[in-house]
Amino acid sequence: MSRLVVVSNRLADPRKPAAGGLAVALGESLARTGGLWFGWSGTVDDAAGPGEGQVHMRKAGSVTLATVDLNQEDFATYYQGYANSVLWPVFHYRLDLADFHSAYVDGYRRVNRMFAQKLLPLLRDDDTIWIHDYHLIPLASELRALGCRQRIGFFLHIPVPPPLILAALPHHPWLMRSLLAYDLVGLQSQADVSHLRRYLLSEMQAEELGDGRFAAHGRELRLQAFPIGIDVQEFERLGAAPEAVQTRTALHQEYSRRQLLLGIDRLDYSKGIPQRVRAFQQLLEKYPENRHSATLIMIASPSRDDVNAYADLRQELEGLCGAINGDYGDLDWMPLRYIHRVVARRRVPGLCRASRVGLVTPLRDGMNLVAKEYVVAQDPEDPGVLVLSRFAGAAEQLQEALLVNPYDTEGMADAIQTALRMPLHERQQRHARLMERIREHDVHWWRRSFLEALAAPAPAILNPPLEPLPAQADQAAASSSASAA
Ligand SMILES: O=P(O)(O)OC[C@H]1O[C@H](O[C@H]2O[C@H](CO)[C@@H](O)[C@H](O)[C@H]2O)[C@H](O)[C@@H](O)[C@@H]1O
Ligand SMILES: O=c1ccn([C@@H]2O[C@H](COP(=O)(O)OP(=O)(O)O)[C@@H](O)[C@H]2O)c(=O)[nH]1
Repeated sequence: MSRLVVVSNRLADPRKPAAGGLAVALGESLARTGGLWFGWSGTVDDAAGPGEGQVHMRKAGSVTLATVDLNQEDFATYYQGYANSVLWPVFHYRLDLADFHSAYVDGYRRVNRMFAQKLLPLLRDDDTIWIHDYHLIPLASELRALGCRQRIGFFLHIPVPPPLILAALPHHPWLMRSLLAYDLVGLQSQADVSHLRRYLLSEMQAEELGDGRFAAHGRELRLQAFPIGIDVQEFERLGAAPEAVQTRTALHQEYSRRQLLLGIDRLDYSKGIPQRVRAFQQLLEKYPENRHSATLIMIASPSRDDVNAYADLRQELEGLCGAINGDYGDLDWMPLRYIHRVVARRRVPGLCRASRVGLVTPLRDGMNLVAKEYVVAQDPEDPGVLVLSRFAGAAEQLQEALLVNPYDTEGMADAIQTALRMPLHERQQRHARLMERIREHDVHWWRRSFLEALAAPAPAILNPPLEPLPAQADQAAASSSASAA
């Protein structure tokens, strides 16, 4: 059987619980199969020059972790810059927050090239390579240029916006063309597949071959949705462990006269946190019977602090939470508990179970694993209600949640009120259906179905190696071929 090589920017020890959906899901997948996990070490080390990070190898059970340090300039241009100040906002439909600084794309290309150079000597001929997320889109084309012939799949964890938003990205012809170096591209939702399909047809003049296959620039690309899931059994085990029970009991005791509402997110503008807080304020205003009762616990864990948009968001949120507590709070009740810290993953099931309403209301989200975790943590005899944004990838699967538009403050307040008042039999019915779907499409289904599709026979066209060109030349070449077509 071929060895699995997973590559992602963020790694975690698969034997330990991690925060961040990608690290959690990949850790759980690799713990099953064993293999090699390659990516950034999380360390910024200035001893090395740009693009010259050191590789560290260590074993974590059946998984070998191979990690590379980044130099400060690489970190600033590749991770903070192109990945999180350009691709993240654009792919989350936020062109207004994108910072198209010219040094960023150079850093991004440099780090992708360095990752290819460091990974290549660690590869075996029959490896299956699975690359993840927006940090590493051009990695396969860099590997192919170095002669790598193994099968390479790519999974994008974030949404794909409509073609005209993608086309606003200054280097989009180069970036998107590098996807052709993959044998299979997996996306979170059907909406994402439909957007990328339209981009391929309109911007890349691709020919549609059917069954999710496209031909462009003499290569063939396969495209398919593989909605990521959670490890249901592992999460249930976590929920039955003493720490989860302790968290739940402590919350029940402290809030015995209250109705708890819960949000758990990284502090990210895509997660719609201020919009959620405003909806909660509207709930207290429009339905005053919830005052002295409804209490919102908002865990907003620190994320990408050094990127301006994130620092601005923190300021906005802290002002908003302070104002609501000041306006509505009383000696014996504070409406909002805002926590700007990472909550240990083992505490997540207890927090979810103690909460009557789970608020997962991103403005855009690739999937959102918290939505699935919230459902799994519930007591089936007396479950809480999930209020879910229709703009989370998870909404395509979780139709029995109360689906909301996070931009509609009043509509969200009404949905929260409905959730708080929902009769037991309706809560049970919705919960049972949600559980069925989450169980069926768990993280193991996700890994299995992606890897089976990747192992399927090679496309009819023999994909030749794709030569990487300098960014400028690449862009010019891509636009001239587009205008010629
Ligand atoms: O690594 P960070 O910069 O700290 O960010 C954490 C991760 O955030 C994003 O997660 C995405 O993947 C989840 C699992 O598929 C999905 O549920 C969620 O909707 C996405 O936002 C990011 O894509 C990861 O690369 C980061 O590691
Ligand atoms: O303080 C926190 C915040 C988040 N998480 C976990 O991190 C993951 C977040 O994944 P999601 O897909 O919801 O969003 P992402 O942060 O990856 O965009 C979930 O498993 C959460 O339970 C956690 O353990 N502690």
